[in-house]
Amino acid sequence: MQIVRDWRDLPDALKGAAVAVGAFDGVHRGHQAVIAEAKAAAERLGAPLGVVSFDPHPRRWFQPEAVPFRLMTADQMARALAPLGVDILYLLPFDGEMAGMSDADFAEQVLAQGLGVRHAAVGFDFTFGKGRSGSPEALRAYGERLGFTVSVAERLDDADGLKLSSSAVREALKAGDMDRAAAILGRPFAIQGEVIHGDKRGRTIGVPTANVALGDYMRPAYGVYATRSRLADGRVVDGVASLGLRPMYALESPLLEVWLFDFDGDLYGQIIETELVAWLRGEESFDGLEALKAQIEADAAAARTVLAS
Ligand SMILES: Cc1cc2nc3c(=O)[nH]c(=O)nc-3n(C[C@H](O)[C@H](O)[C@H](O)COP(=O)(O)O)c2cc1C
Ligand SMILES: Nc1ncnc2c1ncn2[C@@H]1O[C@H](COP(=O)(O)OP(=O)(O)O)[C@@H](O)[C@H]1O
Repeated sequence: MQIVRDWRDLPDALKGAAVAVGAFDGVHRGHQAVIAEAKAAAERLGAPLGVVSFDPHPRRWFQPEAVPFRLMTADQMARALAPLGVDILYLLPFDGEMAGMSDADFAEQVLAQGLGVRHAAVGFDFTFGKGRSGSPEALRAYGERLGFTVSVAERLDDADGLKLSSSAVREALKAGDMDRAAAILGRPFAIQGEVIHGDKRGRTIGVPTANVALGDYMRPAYGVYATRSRLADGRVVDGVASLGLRPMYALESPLLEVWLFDFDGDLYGQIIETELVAWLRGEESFDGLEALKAQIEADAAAARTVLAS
């Protein structure tokens, strides 16, 4: 899969795709249905399959001070899209120029002239263009004029009639309901980032932890999780992690601290990806480091049980 970060002056090989258009934060099962519509069109037309998304996320541009909300990094998005058969991921810069475009300008300048799309698939509630003026119907009308077809994916609900959405994933994560988050996403929620240095206290109690800053990720329920980490060399290692502000040794911004089972090695500077498989308990204060260590041993045993099932 190729990642393309501009829509201007593209070579012919990167134009003419059937694309799905959206923010697609999480690439959840609702998003996957939109991409499946684009894939059907790509096969019909003999065109490459593309996804048109934005980096940074449009909401970050409009609300620079908003609390962190992302469900994935661009790298995770690319890895979620590859198995869906996506050939080209257009991660268009969302800047003042993009934000200022009318719906008609976006359809004409970006989709038609820039990317030369032959088909665009969107979700039933897709909006685009300055002031969110564009609807799927408007896109269909622009497409007729500009020479691309449009398909609109229907709303997908869960068994209780709730819309599958990025917001529903965020609510589940806030509540520590990792099973529900994973059911909507179609995969466990995972945090990817570089292992940074901490206070070096962990190793003194026999619990070294690989620390990853949460950055722009939304904050899931704070507390202790059963985890599964993918290391830079591809190894997958079970573990137990603390996520949050650590009341006993207070942090200024939340960390994910993963103790990898049966592992010994230097991870500093590595990019690791850690699935939060199950939330085990909330953050607590204990009466000293020995009491904390005893609780961490109990957490590790609980995590091993969860991960074995
Ligand atoms: C499984 C696990 C559970 C933890 N639970 C708590 C907790 O309840 N309260 C707390 O303040 N810190 C908790 N911690 C964080 C430890 O305080 C922290 O990892 C330790 O002090 C090492 O810090 P360092 O990596 O900066 O050296 C937990 C850590 C792990 C791995
Ligand atoms: N089983 C393990 N799980 C996590 N990290 C480990 C493990 N074994 C060794 N390490 C290394 O130890 C470091 C964490 O040690 P620690 O004393 O907690 O220091 P820090 O405060 O910098 O996190 C990790 O970043 C990693 O390089």
